[in-house]
Amino acid sequence: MNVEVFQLTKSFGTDEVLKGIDLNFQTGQVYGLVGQNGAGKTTLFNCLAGLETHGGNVIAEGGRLKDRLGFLQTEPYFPSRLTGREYLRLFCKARGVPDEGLDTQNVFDLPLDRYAQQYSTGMKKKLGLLAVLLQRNEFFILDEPFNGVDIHSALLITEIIQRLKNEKKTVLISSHIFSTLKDTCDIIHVLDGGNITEIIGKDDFERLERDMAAFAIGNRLDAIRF
Ligand SMILES: Nc1ncnc2c1ncn2[C@@H]1O[C@H](COP(=O)(O)OP(=O)(O)OP(=O)(O)O)[C@@H](O)[C@H]1O
Repeated sequence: MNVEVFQLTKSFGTDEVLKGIDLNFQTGQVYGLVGQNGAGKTTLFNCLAGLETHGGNVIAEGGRLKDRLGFLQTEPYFPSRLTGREYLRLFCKARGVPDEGLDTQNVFDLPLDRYAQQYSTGMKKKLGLLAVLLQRNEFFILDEPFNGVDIHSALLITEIIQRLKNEKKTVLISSHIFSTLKDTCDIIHVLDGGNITEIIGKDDFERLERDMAAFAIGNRLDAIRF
């Protein structure tokens, strides 16, 4: 699904977090979003998902984005006394897709009959991801999908993103671990100062990583004796 974002703005009081974001997402591409803590990545995702009011427009090909969007939030919310299995069923029901064969599709080996709220951080992330996958969405926003998950799961998630791409889904990911973006993305957007300041293709990922390291480290550590 192609999605176009025009002049998206968002402020919290006098704090202008997003200052006029233009983005163009194409079917079958995987996009990364990087930016420092507080740059506005989650705010942008919330706006795209229709969870926040905002200025500007989000135009999805063939209908509303939120009807075909799988949004994995940084910290997915789980109601109390809902098991993993019930959570997955709820998500399937919301999209009218069959909820049979959940045990077979439980690729992360989650304890589906335990309360989701009692899952560990990584398990919650995996349950949230599985829920949006089962819905067979067209567009996926994955906010830090690798955060807190073990090495095996991270490898599995990398492969899941590749399969989504093969199935012509569109994926937008944020991550603070550059290697995960290098492994999964076709294009990386840099969010800085409320604007998209760079749009980088695969050939320039190494250059972007070097630039970020130079900026992040610079001579900052000269002040410390190791
Ligand atoms: N509900 C809110 N009310 C007021 N300010 C908010 C709210 N949500 C976010 N902000 C502010 O908006 C800015 C962007 O926050 P956001 O969570 O989008 O950043 P981020 O890039 O996702 O950061 P991180 O990498 O740390 O997750 C921050 O200054 C944050 O304090």
